[in-house]
Amino acid sequence: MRRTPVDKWLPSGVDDLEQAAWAAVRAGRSACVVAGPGAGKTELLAQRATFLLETGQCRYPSRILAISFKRDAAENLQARVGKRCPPGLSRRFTSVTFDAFTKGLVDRFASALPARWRLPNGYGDVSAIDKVRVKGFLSRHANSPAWGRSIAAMDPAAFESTVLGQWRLPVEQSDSQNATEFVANWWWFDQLRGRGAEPANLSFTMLNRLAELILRHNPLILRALRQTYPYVFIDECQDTSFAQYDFLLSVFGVLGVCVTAVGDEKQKIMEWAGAVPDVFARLRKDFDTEPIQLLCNYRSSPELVRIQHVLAQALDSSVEAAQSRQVAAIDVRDAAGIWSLDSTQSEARYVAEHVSRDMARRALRPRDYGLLVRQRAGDFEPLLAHEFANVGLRVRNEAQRLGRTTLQDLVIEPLVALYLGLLRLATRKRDRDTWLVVAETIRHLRAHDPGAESAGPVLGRRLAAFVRDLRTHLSSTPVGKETCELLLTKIDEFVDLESVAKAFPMYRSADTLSIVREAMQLHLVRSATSCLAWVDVLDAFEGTDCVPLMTVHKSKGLEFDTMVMIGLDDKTWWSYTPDNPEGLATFFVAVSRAKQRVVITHCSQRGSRAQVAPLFDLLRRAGVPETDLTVPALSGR
Ligand SMILES: Nc1ncnc2c1ncn2[C@@H]1O[C@H](COP(=O)(O)OP(=O)(O)OP(=O)(O)O)[C@@H](O)[C@H]1O
Repeated sequence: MRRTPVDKWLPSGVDDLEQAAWAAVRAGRSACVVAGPGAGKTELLAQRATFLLETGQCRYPSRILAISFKRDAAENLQARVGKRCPPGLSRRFTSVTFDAFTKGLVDRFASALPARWRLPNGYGDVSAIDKVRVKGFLSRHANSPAWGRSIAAMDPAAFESTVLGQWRLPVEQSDSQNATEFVANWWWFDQLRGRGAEPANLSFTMLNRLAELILRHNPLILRALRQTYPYVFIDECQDTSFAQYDFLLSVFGVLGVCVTAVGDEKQKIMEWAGAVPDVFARLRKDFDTEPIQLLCNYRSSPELVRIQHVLAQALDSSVEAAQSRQVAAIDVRDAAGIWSLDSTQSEARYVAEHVSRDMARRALRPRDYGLLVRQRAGDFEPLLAHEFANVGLRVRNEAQRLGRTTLQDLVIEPLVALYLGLLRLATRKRDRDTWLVVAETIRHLRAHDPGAESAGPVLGRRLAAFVRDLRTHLSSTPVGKETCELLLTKIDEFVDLESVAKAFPMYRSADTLSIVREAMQLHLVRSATSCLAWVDVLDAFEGTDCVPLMTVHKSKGLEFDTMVMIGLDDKTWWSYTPDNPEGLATFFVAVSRAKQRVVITHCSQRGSRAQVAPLFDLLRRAGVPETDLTVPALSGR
């Protein structure tokens, strides 16, 4: 493939980049890009990957490793790079979550662990460490003569992130030098050795520590990894945990690896889960990163950027105002508002009626709206779904659990994209774009199967024959639970799940693939309820005509024309306290998801507004008007 000279390279998919973004894309050394919401941080990583691959700075066969914290962020970045550069190059871009990456290392190289840390019976389902269990464990050791008092003072909630997360596993057994080492040693002993013939009981933090140890203990594996990935990206670096930071430092904190980190301190909403407090300063010191600041906002209208700035200043008084690069599509007076209602039912009804009218007036789609809640989206779902149904719209709780995953995580899975693509091809004709994507994925799968035919024309004919077969099958099969299961089994046989596991790094550990396959079946069966035609089942599966409902945490990285935050009150925001910036950061994340309009509802039936008064004060200071809809005539009763 011909290389593009560095001075001739231009970004693709966007018209231009702001000047500082150009510097970050072309940077010849590690850089830390700090920028507010909508500044194009994710886009910048996609452009930098394209630049490095197209200009040959990242030389074949080296690859770029992009680490994100959430599955959807990792998939989003992979997809953006896929759109920006040709497949031959984008295949050398690996976008994974931190957890998947470290777990993958343990799964591949567990036998290279030092004897003391081996996993003779493997490990069971990976789950977060239960605080109650930690409490019991700490109290059992609180009578230790040497460290008892320090152990008794430990916070069980921070045990996993700060005690286990900060402790590098020693290669050899050694005496504990302090309370942290003492309890960490015992915890590991209990989970690894104290379980007899049972598999070890590990969390992702513990897998991270094992992965770090494998690499530190095996210089050949470490060298191979660094040679494979001379470029490492870290998205949303403000959410990096202690263990993750230490892993990065141990593995990639050397000359020869160029790290590009992007993030926004003001969107830091994972501190409760153990995010490193001063990650930007640490990166600067440990990785010698060049600091780069972006000042544009490509997402939100000028009025919304102005409002966001008032909130941003409350988080960081020195923050510079961003410049909106988005055109306002609605009257500035409608850009933001607080709606005050008296009952949850009138709230749901008013929001539903507003969305329905606005959608018709502005020719928008259901997915242009986002209904955000602080937490427990399932509690809000029934009433919202009911009132939206009354205006002919469907609400979908994106956070709903499907087996061992959630809907939001499921729908961005490459396996789901492949199955859905095949089903779409079987239900509609001449869908060239879907054909190209499916054909490329099948080609990629067959390339990992030594026994399979991978020549283009043969593959194309086989795919076409399978799609024809699937079409005949669908036209003669009624929609139902058993037929959904049968349909997926038919596709399993064609796709060959074994080659999926080989071709996609994220499916290398067997349980990931089975989690996705199981959830896909559950969701297909659920989508088939009350549908008569397969095409409607697929629409319901994708949720194309549904208004998404999710928690603020799950909305990170997403954007909507209109963001409606349901319920700003003391009950919904019970964990908010004015002295903890995380609550304000969460609020800031929600507000900054909107491109054109922000609506915040307060319902007196749900809760008062004493504790959350500072958030209302900020909105007032930003000039966001409040409308009292408790008057019957206004709330449409
Ligand atoms: N240079 C650009 N030109 C035009 N549009 C852009 C550019 N960069 C980003 N965008 C668009 O702006 C929006 C926000 O970009 P992106 O998601 O990369 O921002 P972000 O900084 O990662 O946001 P956040 O931190 O708020 O999630 C997206 O719709 C993206 O397509």
